[in-house]
Amino acid sequence: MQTCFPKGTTKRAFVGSCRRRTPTVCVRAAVNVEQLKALRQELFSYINSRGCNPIIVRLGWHDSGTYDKNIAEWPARGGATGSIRFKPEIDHAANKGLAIALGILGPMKKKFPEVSYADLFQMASAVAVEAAGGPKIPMRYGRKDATSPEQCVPDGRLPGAAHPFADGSTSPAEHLRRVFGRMGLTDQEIVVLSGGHTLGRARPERSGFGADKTKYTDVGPGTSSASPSGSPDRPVTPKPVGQLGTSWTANWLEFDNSYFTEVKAKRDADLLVLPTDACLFEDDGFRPYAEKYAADQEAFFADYALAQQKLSELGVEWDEGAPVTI
Ligand code: HEM
Repeated sequence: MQTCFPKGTTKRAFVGSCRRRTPTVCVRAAVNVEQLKALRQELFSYINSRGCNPIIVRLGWHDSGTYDKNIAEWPARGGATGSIRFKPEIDHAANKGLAIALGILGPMKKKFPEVSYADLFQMASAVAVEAAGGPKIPMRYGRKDATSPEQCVPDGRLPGAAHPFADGSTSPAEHLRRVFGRMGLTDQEIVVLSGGHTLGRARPERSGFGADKTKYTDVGPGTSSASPSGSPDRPVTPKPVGQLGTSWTANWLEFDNSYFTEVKAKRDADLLVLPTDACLFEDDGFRPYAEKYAADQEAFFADYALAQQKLSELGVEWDEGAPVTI
């Protein structure tokens, strides 16, 4: 069987015509590596220039974090399928505000149509972490997309941050173990991934947490306070209007281990500590990891990179020829 397909692509089943004389099967790109590379480049410049890193990271996590290891069928099992782009999923309470992130990434999908939504969301999140000074995530690509609203996961798979927990958990630690355990993730992975809150803010109008503004989000360090962080059409000057929220860290556009040092110290009422954050230093199973990451940023980065890669592949059905690295 002879195949022909352009450089930079991997093959999949017969589609379309081939000019060669002999082939019985001609293949077309399942995973377009050139488009993936170009998209990555574009995401870097866009995310860097707009400071929308936090909401992009949250979008990737909320697409993949719906995975249920007890369900065999794809895409009913959830995970990184791109289903968050559809109603009703984007309208789930936990996803409030994330339509803004879809708006940011929509034009990228138009420009690089052969990249799946699922790949786009996970790539954008990895780039957002790296562009904020975090580790390079060892990403792989070729995720299949959920294709219709009927394939959305039911509401309620993502974690709550405080009592009362929808699953009846009596403590934040129990709730985190139930939710992340359903994804097949461990105590260590729960703790290290919570470090994603080194970026971003909570706003009352979205999650019900946080304040209208704090000294860090109102007149924050560097250009942080001017960042649209999810409101791409807002001019950088004058200062954004509306709720600016409460951040977990002083520089909430920089990816470092300050989430752990701040949650541990609880030094400032202007920084957020949700019950699910606080429990990382209170629970016997979580504490050793939280202490380690507070003390050692390198260890945090190394473990975070692996955990985000795993998160980005939860529930994934790979296209033929995938996964690929770029
Ligand atoms: C451990 C369980 C988790 C809970 C209970 C939780 C809860 C929350 C809440 C309540 C917000 C505020 C949303 C808003 O008001 O806009 C938030 C924001 C955020 N979360 Fe989480 N989260 C969890 C895990 C994670 C994970 C695993 C990641 C990434 C690896 C992550 C990344 C983010 C980011 C980056 C933001 C800021 C979004 C922005 O500024 O627009 N979270 N989270």
